[in-house]
Amino acid sequence: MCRGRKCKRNNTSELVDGVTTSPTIISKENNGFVEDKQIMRKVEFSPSLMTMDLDKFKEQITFLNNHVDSYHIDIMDGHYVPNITLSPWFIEEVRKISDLPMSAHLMVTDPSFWVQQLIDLKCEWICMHAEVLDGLAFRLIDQIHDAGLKAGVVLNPETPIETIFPYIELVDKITIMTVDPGFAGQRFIESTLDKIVALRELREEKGYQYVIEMDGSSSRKTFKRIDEAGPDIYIVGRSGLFGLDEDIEKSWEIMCNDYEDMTGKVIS
Ligand SMILES: O=C(CO)[C@@H](O)[C@H](O)[C@H](O)COP(=O)(O)O
Repeated sequence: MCRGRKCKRNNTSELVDGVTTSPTIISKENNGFVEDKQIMRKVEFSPSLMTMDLDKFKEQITFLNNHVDSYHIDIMDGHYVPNITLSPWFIEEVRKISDLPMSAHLMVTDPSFWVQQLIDLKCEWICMHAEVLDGLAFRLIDQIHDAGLKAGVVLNPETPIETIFPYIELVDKITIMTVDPGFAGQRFIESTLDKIVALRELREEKGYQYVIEMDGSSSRKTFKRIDEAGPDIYIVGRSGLFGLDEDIEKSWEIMCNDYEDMTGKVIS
């Protein structure tokens, strides 16, 4: 069943009480027909492009341009994590065929070195690990904001949310790693979901404006538990999207069905 998935993505989001909402996700009746059209919290899917099939770069990006809200670009330096993946150059390549916002996830020991390069590329979201921001957080967040871009902070599974309290009201996005950073296809760390719940409660209580993202191993196996925690953005990588089929259109259809089966919500 298409349920509008092959149509251009819905752009009618609005902000209610600081939380982005849109009719994109709607309740599903048992018989599979959509009845309840109440507006619910919008959930975004952001593909992690380090897990895409580079042989099919143009085909996959062209398809996803009409179905997702942003792209997740993992940049690693081989030191902060024992891997090297995408780079600012890759962002330039995606830009040639997409006007969607891009979110750079910096898994690097020296974020200062990378932030200016990403600013020069006008990368819409620049996300830095909290664990390497000590003594740099305010300067780098200001630098990103002064360039008219959005600043994000990423927390490893072991990092408590209290670590970012000194600057939490300044950040536009908080990403909770639900796997150890560095690789696709790792085991989901369930206890990290408590941080998503806590960040939602804190946002409501204090009126903060950040969006909450989860990153790592979101798939049929974990959609239900993630949905209960309630992030705004799901990073989908190999386990939830690209690894499902060689054909991106089929992968997307399977991912939508998986999400709907496990959460009872419809992606239209
Ligand atoms: O930051 C990372 C890895 O450090 C993620 O963005 C991965 O790209 C994603 O986790 C891969 O997808 P999965 O295979 O985990 O679903």
